[in-house]
Amino acid sequence: MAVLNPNGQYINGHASTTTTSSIPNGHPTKDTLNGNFDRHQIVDEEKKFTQDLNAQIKEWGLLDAGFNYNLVAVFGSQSTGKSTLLNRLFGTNFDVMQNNKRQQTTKGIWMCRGHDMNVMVMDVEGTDGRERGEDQDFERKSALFSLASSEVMIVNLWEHQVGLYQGANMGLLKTVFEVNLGLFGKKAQDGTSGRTLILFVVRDYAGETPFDNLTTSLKDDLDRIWESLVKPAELKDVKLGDYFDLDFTHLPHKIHQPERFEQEVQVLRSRFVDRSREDFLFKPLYHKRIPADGVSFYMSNIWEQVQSNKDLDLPTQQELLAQFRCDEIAAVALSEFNEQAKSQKRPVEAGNVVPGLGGLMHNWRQGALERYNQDASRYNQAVYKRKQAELLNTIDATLSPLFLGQLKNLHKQRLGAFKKALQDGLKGEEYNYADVVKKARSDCIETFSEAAQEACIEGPHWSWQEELELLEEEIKGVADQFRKDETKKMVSLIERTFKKAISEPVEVALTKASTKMWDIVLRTFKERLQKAEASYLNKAISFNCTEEENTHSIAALRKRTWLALREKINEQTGETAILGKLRAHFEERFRYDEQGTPRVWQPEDDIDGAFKKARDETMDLIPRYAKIETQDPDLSFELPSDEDSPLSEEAFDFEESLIVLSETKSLEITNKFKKESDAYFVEAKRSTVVGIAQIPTWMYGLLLILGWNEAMFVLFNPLYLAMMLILGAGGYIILQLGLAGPVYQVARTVGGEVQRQVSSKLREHFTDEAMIQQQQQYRPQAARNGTSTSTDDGDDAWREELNQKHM
Ligand SMILES: Nc1nc2c(ncn2[C@@H]2O[C@H](COP(=O)(O)OP(=O)(O)OP(=O)(O)O)[C@@H](O)[C@H]2O)c(=O)[nH]1
Repeated sequence: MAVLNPNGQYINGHASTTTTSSIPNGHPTKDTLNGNFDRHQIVDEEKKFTQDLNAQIKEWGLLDAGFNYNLVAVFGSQSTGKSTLLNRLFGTNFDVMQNNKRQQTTKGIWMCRGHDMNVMVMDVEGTDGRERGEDQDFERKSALFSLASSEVMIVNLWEHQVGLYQGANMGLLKTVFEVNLGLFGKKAQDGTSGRTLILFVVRDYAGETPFDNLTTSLKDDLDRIWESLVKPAELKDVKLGDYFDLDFTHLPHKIHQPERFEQEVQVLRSRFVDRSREDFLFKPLYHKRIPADGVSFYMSNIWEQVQSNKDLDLPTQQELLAQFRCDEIAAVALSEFNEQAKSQKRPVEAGNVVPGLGGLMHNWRQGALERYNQDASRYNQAVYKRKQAELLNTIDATLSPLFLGQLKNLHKQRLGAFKKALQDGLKGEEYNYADVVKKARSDCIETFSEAAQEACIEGPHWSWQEELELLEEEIKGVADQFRKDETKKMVSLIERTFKKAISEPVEVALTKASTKMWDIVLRTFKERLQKAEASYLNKAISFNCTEEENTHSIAALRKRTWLALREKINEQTGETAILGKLRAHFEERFRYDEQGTPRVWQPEDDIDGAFKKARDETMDLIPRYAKIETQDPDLSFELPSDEDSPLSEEAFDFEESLIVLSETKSLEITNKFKKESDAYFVEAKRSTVVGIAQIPTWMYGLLLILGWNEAMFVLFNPLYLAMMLILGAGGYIILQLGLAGPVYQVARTVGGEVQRQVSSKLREHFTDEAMIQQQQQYRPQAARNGTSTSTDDGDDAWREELNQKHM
């Protein structure tokens, strides 16, 4: 038979003085001598649920018990003999307070298997202990946990606590009922987790007050608190009896009536053990229907729900007051702060940089904080600190947009200043790009950093580094753009200088049209290009251009200079220009002799030969002009194809660019030149005819004889005579005044012009006529003879015939 030791613990047939040994939280203890089961702390003081409950249940031999087990918990104020009662009732070995020390014994929640019975007993830390003081969190959570997980919850209280609100834990029960209803109310209604029996055990019952009165008082209190519960809408009509059964019992004073106490305890024990009793307490309807091997998981889940439930975090009166007052004080401080902050909101939003904004923000924040601290610091410290943190959060949330706005405006302002500094620095010719950019950049970063630093205030962790990085990136972008523009400008300048430099040499070379013409042109081009490249590279150093950019720019420069050269060549080889050059070349050879004297053609001169020679020589120039070809291979020049040159904007074929005159164009120019040269030939021929047709001397004698009568008529006619005298006097005056020369010149010029106009009209008329007639006459004949195979030969034959006629 099980026997109780002096501590109220059962021993298996042996009287033993061995007490349980305490072992740190969570670790099972074992009373090996009396054979009682180990107890196990399932929730520690830090509110952590054990990991080892399953192993412990196994050790208790209950893991395979299925539903054949019961769960009981105790609830009540600290040091009201809860552990003592449990040890007596169930033969557990929970710690009991030493009589000489009045202090908390049970910390957290412990569990132990009952002696000789399949009962898991939970001993719960007492409520209202001075150790936890105002902190009611754990007692609420542990009470809710016990209520939700056990079949029978023993509410342990002294007789004198009955009728008290706090003393009888009614306030606590109210909270626990309320949360229990919210969390597990529906489940319990479904009938899935069973009802719970709440057993009130009135300790140290003296018997003076009838127990029924105490029972009624307790029931009334419970009904009252149940009515005052804030229930979920769907459970608003539920009754206490829908979830809980109530039972009441009492025990006499343990010290004053030890024997009766023991007897009553045994009676109560038998109600837990003897299933045959009517008042058996572990009725099946209270069972939660969780198999024993699932108890650990089930309970840890309940604890997790209880732990995470916010409704249990109810404040104390002190806290409530502190919350109310701190909120009020914070609101006042905040409204003053908001007024101050509002003053700078608009300028910042308008994009202005507010000077000294950091200082202003710091003062507003500090002012609000001091105002709050001054009044609020007297209240509950936890609440005061929490509300202070909330106040600071609100303040910082208001200041943060100002800070960010200031940074954004600063960024914009500094970037603008950077651009301006570059524009100013890059004016004129005498600047070093790298130096200008370096200075503008460092000025910009420095001023931004200073102002951003100023805008930061102590407290909130604001950072301006990201904005600075952004600014640096944009600065780089702007500098790159400037550099590209500058590089372009420089390349254009070099190109202009290049164009100027090649203009004259190319013009001279192309006018001369020597066999070395292209060699001269290409040599000049290459020399100038070399100078241009050197000039670019020299400047590019100060532009901090990358190797790649230099390669591209040089490629662009080469192409552009080549195109400039081609433009110059085109200008010099346009149809009019080239015909002019050919004409000049031809005239030089046909109209002037070897000494450079103008030729006066005599009938005996070989005009045909000279003409043919001059024309052939001139025509030889056309193919020379047609293609850029150097004789010296060292002077040849090449450009990369378009695919390799990313800078080229339009398709460019270098080989094609070497062709100056296409074949069609060459033919066209040849034909035009021939026509022009033919005119020279005719003119030469005519000049010999004019020479032949001079007036003979006898014609003058004949003119005198025939004109004698007219001369006499003039002499003897007074009118003609007067006219002659006037003319003579005029001539005399002119001679006297020395105006003979000018008058002669005027007369000569007028006369010459008239003569030129008349003779050119006559020549045009006669030449066209003669040529048309001669060609018409000659060509059919030549065709008949089959002697003409080309236009040249035909022209020559016609010219020969024309020649004979003039002879
Ligand atoms: N007057 C009286 N004292 C008792 C009774 N039962 C136990 N005590 C004494 O009350 C003191 C506290 O006993 P515990 O069993 O440790 O009380 P408890 O409620 O478990 O204490 P905590 O776990 O710390 O909350 C001990 O000194 C016990 O000897 C009783 O029925 N009447």
